[in-house]
Amino acid sequence: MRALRHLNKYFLKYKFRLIIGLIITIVARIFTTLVPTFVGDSVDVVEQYINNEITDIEAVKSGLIMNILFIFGSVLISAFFTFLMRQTFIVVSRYIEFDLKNEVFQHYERLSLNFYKKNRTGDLMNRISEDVSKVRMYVGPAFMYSVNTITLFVVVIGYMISIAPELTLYTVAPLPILSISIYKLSVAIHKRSTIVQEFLSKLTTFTQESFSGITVIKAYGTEPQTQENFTELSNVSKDKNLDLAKVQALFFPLMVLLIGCSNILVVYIGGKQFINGTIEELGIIVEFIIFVNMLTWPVATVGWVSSIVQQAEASQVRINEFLSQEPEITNTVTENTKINGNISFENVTFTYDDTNITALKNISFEIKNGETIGILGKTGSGKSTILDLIGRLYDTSSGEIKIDNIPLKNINLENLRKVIGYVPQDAFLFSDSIKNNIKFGNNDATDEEVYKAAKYSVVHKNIIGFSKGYDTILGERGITLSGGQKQRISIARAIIKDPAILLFDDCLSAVDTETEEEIIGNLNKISENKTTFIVSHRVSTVKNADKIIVLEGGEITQQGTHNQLINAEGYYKNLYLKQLSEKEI
Ligand SMILES: Nc1ncnc2c1ncn2[C@@H]1O[C@H](COP(=O)(O)OP(=O)(O)OP(=O)(O)O)[C@@H](O)[C@H]1O
Repeated sequence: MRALRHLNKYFLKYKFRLIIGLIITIVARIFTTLVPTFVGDSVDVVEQYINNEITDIEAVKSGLIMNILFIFGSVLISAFFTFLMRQTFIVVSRYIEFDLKNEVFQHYERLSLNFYKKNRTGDLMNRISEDVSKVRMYVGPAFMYSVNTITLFVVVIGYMISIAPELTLYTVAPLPILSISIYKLSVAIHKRSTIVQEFLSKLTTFTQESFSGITVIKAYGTEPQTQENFTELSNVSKDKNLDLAKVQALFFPLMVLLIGCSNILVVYIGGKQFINGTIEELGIIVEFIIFVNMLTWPVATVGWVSSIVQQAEASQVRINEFLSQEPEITNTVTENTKINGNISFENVTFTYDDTNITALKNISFEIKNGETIGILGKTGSGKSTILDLIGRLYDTSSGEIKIDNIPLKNINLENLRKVIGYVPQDAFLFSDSIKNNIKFGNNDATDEEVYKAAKYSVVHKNIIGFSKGYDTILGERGITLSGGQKQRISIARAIIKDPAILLFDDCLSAVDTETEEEIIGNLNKISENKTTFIVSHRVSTVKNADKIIVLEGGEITQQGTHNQLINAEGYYKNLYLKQLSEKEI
């Protein structure tokens, strides 16, 4: 139960609703308990008439009618309060579920990239959906049934003892057996349903991957093999479902069997006590039979609730494991930092701690506000890593990155991220309209500003070519864009932000050279007062930059302007000559 203590703050938050729920439950259960007493009373009236203790049939009739009206009234009131009980407890559990989901989501967002590399997306999603749902079962149904069971027990058993203490003892004796059996059964059901869930998620992943990769499957003609794999997986899944169904099928028969035993005991012991005069009225036996049936479900829920609490505890442990992780990159500066964009790298070395790859070795360079720097180099030479370090997605292992002569760690992180317009290597667009994807860079942008940004990134004509223009929905249910179109929309998103620092990570690779030239020309216009980093594999993309650096194996092997570099022997000149001859071909 230690992990579940995390939820106490939510119980405190909703304490008034919970107290009201408790009062409502007590009222509901008191009225439930009245029903058997009126039934018992009716049996007593009939018994007295049979034994000639009452002779006036009209008095019997009116007595019975009164009882029927009381029973009806009690049932109505009890049903109404039971409805209110669910309304309070279950509603509170939904509020807590909502709060907890938000807490987990907000925490995920704070965590650094390393966290996302170490944990699979499916796992993150499971903890925020499946695990939170299991915890809700604890704060909702489990809590409600516990309160309900305790109140019912206190009210009913108290009343039963007051009228027939010995019979009460015999009647409730089988109930703990019911509770324990249901608990064991619930644990078995839980184990098997976890396995069923696992297979369900395997099936879902398999199906999702198969249809996402349908082009590859069709191109390679592997449909039969895929079908075979699916059948194999779904067969195992079916067997696991059957295993679960077998244990689930035991649930109600077991309950009926144990209720039956209690009823037999009441009739047998109660009958004997009536015969020997310990119990004076037959109505008591009838009342007890109704009480036993009334207690069965709450007793069964004791076992069920224990298994819910166990599952919730396990889920909360998993949730707490993530909640207890602290982001590696944190903002330690509260006051705002004004950023102009003069950036310097001073002997920067960076090693990815998961792969232990030293991506950057002793890198030093400087770039002034308004300048453009081109970064060239083979794949894996560390180009993207430089951009990631500027945005503080990672912190350097040694050396210092400074902006306007202030070490990155002393700059307000929010301010830093606000002045950066980043275009990643793999353009990521949300399943939303093109307009909203561009406005992601600046939510307050007007339509005119959206069109302007799209024109700068030379994608406006493509967009207005779609029947729904800027309102075209992208993603799975929408249109599929070409690689070059995605890249250009992603560039528009950075441009619309009008940031002081622009980071372009090889984001023109899928664009033809003519369009590329047009975009670069436009970028030159808009980046006059911005610091721009352009990572590329093409000389044509970086040739106009104020400074170009060439990376090899994480080290700067060449730096200078285009003219300086084509006149020096090395990687840049070779690449230039190669790409020049390709262009001529
Ligand atoms: N997130 C990461 N975790 C661990 N290692 C990484 C990560 N990203 C990159 N690396 C490693 O760091 C090195 C530099 O990678 P980086 O992405 O900076 O190269 P790059 O020059 O941008 O390559 P490309 O031109 O292919 O994009 C590579 O060896 C790569 O395997």
